[in-house]
Amino acid sequence: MSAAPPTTTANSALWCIVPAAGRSARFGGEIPKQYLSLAGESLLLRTLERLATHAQIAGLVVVLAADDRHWPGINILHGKPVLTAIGGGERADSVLAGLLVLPTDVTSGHFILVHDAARPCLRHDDLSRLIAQAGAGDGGLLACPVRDTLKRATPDQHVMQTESRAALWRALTPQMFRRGALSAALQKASTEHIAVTDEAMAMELVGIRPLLVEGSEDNIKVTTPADLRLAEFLLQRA
Ligand SMILES: Nc1ccn([C@@H]2O[C@H](COP(=O)(O)OP(=O)(O)OP(=O)(O)O)[C@@H](O)[C@H]2O)c(=O)n1
Ligand SMILES: C[C@](O)(CO)[C@H](O)COP(=O)(O)O
Repeated sequence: MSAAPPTTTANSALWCIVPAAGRSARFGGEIPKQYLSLAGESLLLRTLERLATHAQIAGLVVVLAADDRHWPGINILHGKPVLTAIGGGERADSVLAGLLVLPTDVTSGHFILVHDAARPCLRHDDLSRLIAQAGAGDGGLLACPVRDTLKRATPDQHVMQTESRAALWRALTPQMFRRGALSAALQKASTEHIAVTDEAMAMELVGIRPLLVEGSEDNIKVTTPADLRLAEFLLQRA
């Protein structure tokens, strides 16, 4: 895919789509995890605050579940506009819904960011590094090199074999791609019934090699109750 000339420089302000329409199945409980309290604010608001207080964020699109009863109706946060969209059954559906509500001055060639609502500990310097480095090419993502030994399990949870961790990275978010290219790639994956677990995977399927930008290990995704306790510790430590 011949990349359009970058229309986002390291000094441009970018819109960020925040998928927050998940069902929190692995977390459990009655309230979707994005609305659980995290050091006095909801997990979702913590994440939105991290994004809205970064100088290079122009605005936010929060993607909500169709039956979300908890969204507080925010439409501006730290002077940044906050739009909403209704998500779908899969993450990719939710990101596509968010792409559709971006302002029209965010052109096809503009870079946009996608950041999990479930990642409230994003560091501003990591975001700045992603924008600067991924904005010079076809986009990229924050990620961490795998540092633990990896085991493939048998069905009865014994070690089948040790996997090489050479050149393996754990994908984080934000992930950053041009609006048009990301929309087309997600649409293609959906049309071909390919389940993509992150935006980079959709871009890979159309031949893009996203840049891996090393991010902080503490940019954790809150998936289980233990993660929420860890996120609370990390936020109060800062
Ligand atoms: N259909 C979906 C699925 C996930 N997400 C969002 O994508 C992020 C990462 O997903 P994950 O941590 O897996 O959240 P859930 O899908 O809610 O968790 P689970 O898989 O345990 O249900 C979350 O902010 C979640 O709200 C979304 O917007 N739409
Ligand atoms: C996007 C992501 O956070 C990168 O690691 C991850 O793929 C989300 O997966 P989930 O199963 O939707 O939490």
